[in-house]
Amino acid sequence: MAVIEVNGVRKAYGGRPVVDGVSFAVEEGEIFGILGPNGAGKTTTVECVEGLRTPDAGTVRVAGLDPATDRHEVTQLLGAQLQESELQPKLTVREALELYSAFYPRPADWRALAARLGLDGHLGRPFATLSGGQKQRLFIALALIGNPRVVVLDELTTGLDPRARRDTWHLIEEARDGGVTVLLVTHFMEEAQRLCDRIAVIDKGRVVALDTPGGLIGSSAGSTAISFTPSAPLPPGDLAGLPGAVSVEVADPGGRVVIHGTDDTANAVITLLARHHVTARQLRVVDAGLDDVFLDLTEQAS
Ligand SMILES: Nc1ncnc2c1ncn2[C@@H]1O[C@H](COP(=O)(O)OP(=O)(O)OP(=O)(O)O)[C@@H](O)[C@H]1O
Repeated sequence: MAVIEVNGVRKAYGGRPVVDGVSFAVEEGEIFGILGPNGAGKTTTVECVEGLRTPDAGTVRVAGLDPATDRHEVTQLLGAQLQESELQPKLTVREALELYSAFYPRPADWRALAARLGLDGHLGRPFATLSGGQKQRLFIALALIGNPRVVVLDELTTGLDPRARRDTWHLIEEARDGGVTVLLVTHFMEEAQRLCDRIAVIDKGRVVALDTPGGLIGSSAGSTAISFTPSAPLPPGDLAGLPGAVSVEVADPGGRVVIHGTDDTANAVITLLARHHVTARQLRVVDAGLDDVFLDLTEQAS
C-alpha cells in the first residue's frame, strides 16, 4: 500500500516552475530515495510532503491525509529532519530530546536513541557548541523520536564522518525493518545504492527515472565496462559492431581495449576473441555505478 502519494505536483517561485509535475508513490516500509542535481526541486518536493509548502497544483497524500490541510494529524505520524536554524542555540541535547519526546503520544526511548547515535556523551551540551556532525546526529534523533510511521530525511548524512555515516545507515535500515517508511533526499550515490529500495531521479523539476538502484544501473546505456589487452590486434570494425556497444576505445593498435555496453556486449566480446583466436589479458567486466547513471540522466542540467 502506498503511504506517500505525490501526484502531478507543481510549484513555481516568482513564475519560475521548480517542481513541474512530479508524481511518485512510496510503499509502506520502503526506503525511497530522491536524487538530483542542485536546484532540481528535491527539497521543494519533500517539503510539500511534510506540509511545509503547499503545491500550486497536484495532490500529496501521506497515509491518506493532505499535509497542507491535515497538518496536525500528519505531524503526528511523520518525522522530519530539522534545519539547523530551528533549534535554540542554548538548548542542550537532553532538553531537545525531552522536549521533542513530549510532542508525541508514543515517543521512542530518547536515551536509547541518543546512545545509538553517539550523543550520550553530549547530553548536557548546548546546541550551539555541537560540531556539525553532532548537530546532524541530533536532527536524526529528533526525526525518529516520535516513533514515526513515515520519516523524511533531507541530506541525512551530510557532514558525518564515514563511521557515523555507516552507523546512521544501520539505524535507518533498522527503522525500515521495523516498518517505518523513509523518504530520503541524498547526494551520496553510495548511500542511495546501499539504502534505497527505489529511487526517483529528479532533474529540472521532473522525474526523469524511477526504479530500483539495480534497475536504474541496468537500464543505463553503457552500464557494463569491458576492458582487456588482446594478444593480437582485433579488427576495429568488429569492435565497433559489437551489439549494445556505446563506446569503444583502443589505446593503440593491439593496446588495451575499453568498451562500454551491456551484458550482451560482454558475451559478444568473448565470441569475437574466440573467432579470431585472440586471448585477452587482464579481462575485466565491471558494472556501472549509480553515479554513472546519475551523470547520464542529468547530463543536460544547468
Ligand atoms: N522560497 C523560495 N523562493 C524562491 N526560490 C526558491 C525558494 N525555495 C527554493 N527556491 C528555488 O527553487 C529551486 C529548487 O530548489 P530546491 O531546494 O527544491 O532544490 P534541491 O533539488 O533540493 O537543491 P539542492 O540539491 O541544492 O538542495 C532552486 O532554484 C531554488 O533556488
